[in-house]
Amino acid sequence: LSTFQWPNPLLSYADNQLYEGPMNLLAVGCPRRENTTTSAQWLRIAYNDMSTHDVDDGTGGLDASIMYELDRPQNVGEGMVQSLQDFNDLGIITPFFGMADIIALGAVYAVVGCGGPIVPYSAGRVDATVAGPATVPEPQQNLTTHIELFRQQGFNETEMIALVACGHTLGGVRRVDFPLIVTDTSIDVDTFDTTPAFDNTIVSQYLQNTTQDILVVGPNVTRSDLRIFSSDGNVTMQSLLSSDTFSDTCAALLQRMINTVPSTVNLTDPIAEPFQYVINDPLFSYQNGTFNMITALRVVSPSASATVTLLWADRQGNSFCPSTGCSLQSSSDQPVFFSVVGQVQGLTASRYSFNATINSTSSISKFWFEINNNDGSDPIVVDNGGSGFVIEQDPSLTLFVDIMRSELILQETSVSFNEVIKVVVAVLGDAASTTASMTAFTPFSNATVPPFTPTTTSISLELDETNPPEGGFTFFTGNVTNFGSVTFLDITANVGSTSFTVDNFNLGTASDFFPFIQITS
Ligand code: HEM
Repeated sequence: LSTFQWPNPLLSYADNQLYEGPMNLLAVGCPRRENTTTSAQWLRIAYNDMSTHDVDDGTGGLDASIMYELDRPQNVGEGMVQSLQDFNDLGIITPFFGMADIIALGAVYAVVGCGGPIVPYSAGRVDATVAGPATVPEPQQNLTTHIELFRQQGFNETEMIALVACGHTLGGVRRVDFPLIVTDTSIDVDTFDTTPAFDNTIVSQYLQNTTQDILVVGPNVTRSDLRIFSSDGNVTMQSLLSSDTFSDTCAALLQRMINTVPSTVNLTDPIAEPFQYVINDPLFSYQNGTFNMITALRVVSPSASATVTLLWADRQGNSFCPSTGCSLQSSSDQPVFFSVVGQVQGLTASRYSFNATINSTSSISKFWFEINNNDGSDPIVVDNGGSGFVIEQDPSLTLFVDIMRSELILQETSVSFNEVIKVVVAVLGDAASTTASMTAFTPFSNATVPPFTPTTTSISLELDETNPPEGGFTFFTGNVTNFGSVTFLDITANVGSTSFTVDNFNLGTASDFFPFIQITS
């Protein structure tokens, strides 16, 4: 398995969405939706969004510009809007992982969820803010036009044939949207082949002349699949009769498809398997001369007898161990529920949790782990490639969301209940010369139709009366009222003329650790 160098917020978020994310629930088992499948809709939107790419000038590609292109005939279909609605409702957009990354992730889940191969996933796409060119192929266009459109997208003729087969193994053509193609009024969605699965039935039925693909056997002008599939005398289609070849070819082409992005965009290395070890970003609280640090380590395929120890070095970076200790065994371990992507790889994992008490004077400069399999073998040291997981005093212990002082508050009256997150921010500095502010990121768009774009709002931070200054820290507080919808915070503190910032603090994850307060009136 591959190793992960912390910190890398984009890569760890991508791993998390791929192996533990909520998208799994919508894709696992290839669920049906209105005579097609959710997966078919997700795969089609990924292709249509990518279709704006132009290899000649490096513009366009999978950039979520589809959100601004839905009024075009080439993008008709309820599946487009439904897919974007799915992605918006998941609430997984972050300041660094936008709709384009989610459309690409949707394609990966779509394929594997319907029994297809794992398409290695990379993140880092950039969302467009305007429409791209109208370059999605349409069924009534001739072969020459299609060859040229695929060339512009970066695919040669053989690749075009295979990519269309890989796409049209899922779903079909909707009569309401294409009444001139689907003329049989008893059919809502005319599926391309007889199986909803991601398999090569589309190929075998075409070669056996038993295909029901309406873009092969339908009205002459719109037989685009026939023109494409037969364009090389069926040589490519013959090769795809081997299900291994079909699977490998589709995985490679679909990976290229979702990685087709403007030339200015840099994607992460592909994630083909979960990282062997990933940590939960450490969270802190300060009280009575001690820091509490909460973190966790996910271990893929741990030994059943394994025990995991957290160790840390003090502020000076040496091994001076205060009487309060500098190592700790995990307080609990939980099996990780892997998504279908991890399950088909036959992998399991556990997450080992830690809540360390750290003397605030000697403090902490880095931490690492030891995994002891308790079988006589040497412990495995997980130290982030040798450097340890480094905690910089500034900003990590100068400005942080204090997770024990923050609160999840449920206010209940006889007629309503209201949930509020009280965020408490600790700043190393005296109250007289310190100010703080934060902005909150909400992934959910209130729009009823695309484009769905996230919003940010400013939330003022005031001196917290209930948490008076202590140990050099001043505490500020602000309320997040739209509970559950704010997922990330950017926080700034000014101490005298020095400015500290914490960007992309994951409030969604951290608030799981906030004390829960119920107020009934
Ligand atoms: C010349 C190229 C292509 C043409 C003309 C074409 C045309 C179409 C049309 C007209 C539909 C029906 C859409 C609807 O009724 O909602 C469709 C569906 C679909 N297409 Fe294509 N397509 C092409 C290439 C591709 C490629 C390369 C992929 C992906 C790799 C793809 C994936 C899909 C999928 C998954 C569906 C089913 C959608 C659903 O059931 O909701 N298509 N295509």
